[in-house]
Amino acid sequence: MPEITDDILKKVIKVRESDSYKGKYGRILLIGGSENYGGAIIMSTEGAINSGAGLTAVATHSVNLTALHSRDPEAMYIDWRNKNLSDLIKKMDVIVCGPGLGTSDFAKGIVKMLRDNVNEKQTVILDASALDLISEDKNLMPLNAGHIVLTPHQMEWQRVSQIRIPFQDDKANKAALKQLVPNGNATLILKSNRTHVYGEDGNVYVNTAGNPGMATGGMGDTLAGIIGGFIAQFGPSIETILAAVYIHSLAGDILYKENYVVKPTEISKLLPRLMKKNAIKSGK
Ligand SMILES: NC(=O)C1=CN([C@@H]2O[C@H](COP(=O)(O)OP(=O)(O)OC[C@H]3O[C@@H](n4cnc5c(N)ncnc54)[C@H](OP(=O)(O)O)[C@@H]3O)[C@@H](O)[C@H]2O)[C@@H](O)CC1
Ligand SMILES: Nc1ncnc2c1ncn2[C@@H]1O[C@H](COP(=O)(O)OP(=O)(O)O)[C@@H](O)[C@H]1O
Ligand SMILES: [Mg+2]
Repeated sequence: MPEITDDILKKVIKVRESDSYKGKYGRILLIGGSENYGGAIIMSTEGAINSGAGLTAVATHSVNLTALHSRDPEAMYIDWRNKNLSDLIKKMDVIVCGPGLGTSDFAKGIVKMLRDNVNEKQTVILDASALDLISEDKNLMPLNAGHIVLTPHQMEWQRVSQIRIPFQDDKANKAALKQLVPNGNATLILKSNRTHVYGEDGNVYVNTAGNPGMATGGMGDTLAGIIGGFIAQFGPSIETILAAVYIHSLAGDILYKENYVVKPTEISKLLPRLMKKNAIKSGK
């Protein structure tokens, strides 16, 4: 089984061209953050911004606006009740949906709106509550997206796939993924202490980095944002996704050397320097 190791970063992270601008690094929209879970969408947003997304927008409950902007003024904001959200969805390259979204009827309506407005040029990353909602109604899967990335932890995957955690082996997981997204345009990132990535290419990749200091609320929210930020810049290939999974854990390992607990927001903080260190000049 292929392992995800250090060399993936140098394959994916490019030195930026001098004549580039923010539009070259992708537009990303993150949707989530109910009244109780604003932190989740803020952590996801920090993952996206700090991993280099060109333009970042956040659709969330209005109660989160002040906290979001005081931490991340780089992010644009739209109240998730705003009717223009469907138009904004259409303009994005990447959409992350689910961190802190909750499973209310309103949240279900948001996932439905997402499904009805995405197109084949876009990548949708589904995390947390979005997966829980889909587990209740499989018709919510945004099958018109060009690429779908699912990022469940084991219990979320149990809910979506109906495979109980002890029985989540590669064969069963692949079959369930195919059933959920029959056109094969889906990547499954099954998170655990040894995260497995099921690529559109049929391969299963195992993450070799990560540590128990990372067992902290918000760690997965941050990962979803990083995956979004990487896809926005480097495109939706399996290499991009593997690099995002790896750099999240690598940052965690660096912090864990000197910290008992690894805070998700500290991972995001470390990303710009880690990316700089691993960036290669194109053509080399
Ligand atoms: N700061 C914020 O705003 C934050 C907001 N958040 C938001 O909260 C919402 C709910 O998401 P969630 O992940 O917290 O809850 P849920 O889906 O019920 O999973 C927990 C259940 O699954 C079980 N379990 C088994 N295996 C597991 C595994 N490997 N990893 C994890 N769990 C595992 C576990 O078992 P137990 O611990 O009971 O043994 C328990 O029964 C969602 O919108 C999310 O974005 C969070 O992101 C945190 C930061
Ligand atoms: N013991 C561990 N070793 C390595 N990685 C871990 C460990 N515990 C958690 N993680 C990582 O932390 C993240 C947890 O995701 P998730 O459960 O969705 O968190 P949250 O929903 O609180 O943001 C995953 O990327 C997972 O791989
Ligand atoms: Mg999560």
